[in-house]
Amino acid sequence: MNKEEHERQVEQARVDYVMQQIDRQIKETRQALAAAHKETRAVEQNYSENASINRYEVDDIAESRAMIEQQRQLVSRAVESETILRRQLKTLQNLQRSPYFGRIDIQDPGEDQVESLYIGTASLMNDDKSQFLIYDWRAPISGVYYNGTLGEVTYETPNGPQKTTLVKKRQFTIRDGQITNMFDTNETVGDELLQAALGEQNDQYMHNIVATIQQEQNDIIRDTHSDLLLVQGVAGSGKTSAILQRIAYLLYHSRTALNADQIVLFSPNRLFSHYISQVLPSLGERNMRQVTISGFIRRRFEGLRVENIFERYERRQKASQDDRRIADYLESAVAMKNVRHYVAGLADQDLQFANVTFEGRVFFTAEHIKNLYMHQPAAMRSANRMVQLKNQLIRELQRRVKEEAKKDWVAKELDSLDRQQLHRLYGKKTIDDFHDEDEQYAYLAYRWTKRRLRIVADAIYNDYFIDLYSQYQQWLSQLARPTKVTKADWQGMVTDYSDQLEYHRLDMMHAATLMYMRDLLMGTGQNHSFKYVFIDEMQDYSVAMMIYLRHVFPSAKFTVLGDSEQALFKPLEMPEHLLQRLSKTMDAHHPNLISLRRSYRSTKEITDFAKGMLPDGDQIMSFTRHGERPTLYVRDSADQVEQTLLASVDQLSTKYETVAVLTKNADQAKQVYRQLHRQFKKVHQLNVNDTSLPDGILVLPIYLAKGLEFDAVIAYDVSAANLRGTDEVGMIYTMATRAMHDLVLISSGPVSSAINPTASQHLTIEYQLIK
Ligand SMILES: Nc1ncnc2c1ncn2[C@@H]1O[C@H](COP(=O)(O)OP(=O)(O)OP(=O)(O)O)[C@@H](O)[C@H]1O
Repeated sequence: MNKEEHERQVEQARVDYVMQQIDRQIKETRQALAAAHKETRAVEQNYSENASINRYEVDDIAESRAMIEQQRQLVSRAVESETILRRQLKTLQNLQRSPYFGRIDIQDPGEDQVESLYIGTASLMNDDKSQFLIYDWRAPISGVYYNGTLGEVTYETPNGPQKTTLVKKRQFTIRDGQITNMFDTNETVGDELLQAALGEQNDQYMHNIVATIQQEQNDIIRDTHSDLLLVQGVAGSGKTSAILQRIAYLLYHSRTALNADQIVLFSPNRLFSHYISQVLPSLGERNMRQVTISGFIRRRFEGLRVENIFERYERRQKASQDDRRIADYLESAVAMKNVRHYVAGLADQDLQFANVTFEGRVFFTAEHIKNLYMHQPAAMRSANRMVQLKNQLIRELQRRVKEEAKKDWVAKELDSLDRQQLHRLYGKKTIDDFHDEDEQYAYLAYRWTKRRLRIVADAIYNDYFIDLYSQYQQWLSQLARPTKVTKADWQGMVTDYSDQLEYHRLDMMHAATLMYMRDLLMGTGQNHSFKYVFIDEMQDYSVAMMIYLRHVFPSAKFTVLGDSEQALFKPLEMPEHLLQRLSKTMDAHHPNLISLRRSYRSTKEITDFAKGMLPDGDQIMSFTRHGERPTLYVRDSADQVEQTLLASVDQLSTKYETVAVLTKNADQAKQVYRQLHRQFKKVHQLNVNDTSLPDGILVLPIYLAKGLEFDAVIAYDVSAANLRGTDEVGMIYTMATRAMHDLVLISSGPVSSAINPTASQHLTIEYQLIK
């Protein structure tokens, strides 16, 4: 037996031993979980019985309250220990699939022994808890695995940097308890494993990458210092992967101070949320909160239909130069600054108060509210005056409830209540509790009126006494229009804004400034509980929106990811410049920029084509994984285009699980879908509201494919005529880089100039019709 084989046997024997340990611990944890579950059920039962007795019979006895509280704590402790066990079980099951992927041999200074440490997705100890069988990939020492080359290395620990000597680094692939691949390396993480990981077919969920994290990705993951971490990475460079591992890392290192609910990720679309949803659970962590920017805005404008970024994008494709300039201006840092100044300098008489109504009649007049406001000390900030005003209005409302209760409308409504409604209105009281009918009536009338007027209280809480939309219109009207925009076009925008409001609609370009104005005026809208905010695909966010998000999450550290080459909406910007600008607008004290230049997703052939389109494409390094050259079919009739589409889909779908046809917009996706679904069975057209990714043949507009990847992609209609008016390079680049293994481009007529001679060199171009 040669040395290599011997080593392998020794390693396999260790895997066998660790697998046995895992199996045993799984069994024990299962038993403990079953017992804990029983315990939870028992204490819950006890609690609910006692609590219900208490409510009806011994309501006021403090002693029993204390007992209930004690039992409530028992319940929550039982639930908690069950949750911990459940998590433990999940972690062990994850380890069972693949216990570890790395080994480092280190020799600490002054020691003559070399120590072997094994690294996996979670820590595992032996039975008597005397030894780590597996180290968590996030443990300080594991940093050596990702960062170090053989020799003396330094790694970060909570007590400062530590030195050690890295003697050996070994990588494994372990499937179902068997080592399928194993080798020693001096590289950070060898290409061989990465090759294997990247060569696999796509499925509907993203995988964790802990076994093959690259050095610069590791820097993103382990950065705990920056308050603004800007990651600029080319398509497929692992930005999304890196931040998900980063979240897992942060959760591991601040178990007590941070939980998943204090982290929010702004994701590009709902399909993406689904796509990444398994990464954290596969690392034994809970998912962070996720929201799309459209969802976030929607929640802040109840009753209004705010255009989403996709509609905005489609509208922008058709907009005139001037309209684009206006939108850019309203979404700029200058506009946000202007809002700040406007609110700070707003004179009392310019505040737009609104009537608060109840059932169509005016309950508080705007005039009255304004008067109350004017009587607040003028030296106070407007937001504080608003809080005082609200309190005053609520107090007035309480007085008015008593007055209103005596009115006829209340008597009438009480008369028409049925028995059940009346019964509920009595609350804890019964008829016997009243001395006479008058007292009883007064009680019921008061309660009924209070209930009915809750709507007024809500209006006060929700700031409806300020006519925000008129206020905003006033702001728009006093704003100096941008140079180059004609007066008529500017005026047109203001009119359009108010016309849209009539229909309860709002253009996206007003969203950030409007939300900002409301928050500054009313002193509301900020959320201090979030510690980390992640923004993916930041190139799709306006500067105004970034400033607004900073305002909303004042206590959070921001990690912002983007690739300006994939900007569907905006021109390119250099990363360093972007960092400078962002640091300033987002008020960052410790900004950091990490650039990722290596692209992992696509084959070398696809990446080479995609980077050929970019002026600074030579900065992108393709990962050496080979596949077919991408093909461009140029066709001159609609018939030929359709036939080519059908033939390509047919050919690719026999080879791959997922084939995506990516189009410029939703209309074209619909048209392609119509052509495909007659001939193919597993065809799905995806739209904004879809939340899951089936496999098969998918048809979707490019903006919904952001952040996603597919085995094969067909970029549908890359002709000059079709893409005119869009950022053609950004569009084709984004489409092409969604493909992992195969790429087909179809052009109906002359091809977009984005596919320049350099890019064309990497294509097989076919002008003939394929039969
Ligand atoms: N270190 C790695 N090991 C294994 N796979 C990796 C690694 N880094 C990236 N990948 C894979 O490369 C692909 C692209 O990664 P990811 O989606 O995170 O990139 P991205 O930069 O967010 O891409 P885009 O901006 O184009 O959406 C994914 O399939 C991911 O699993």
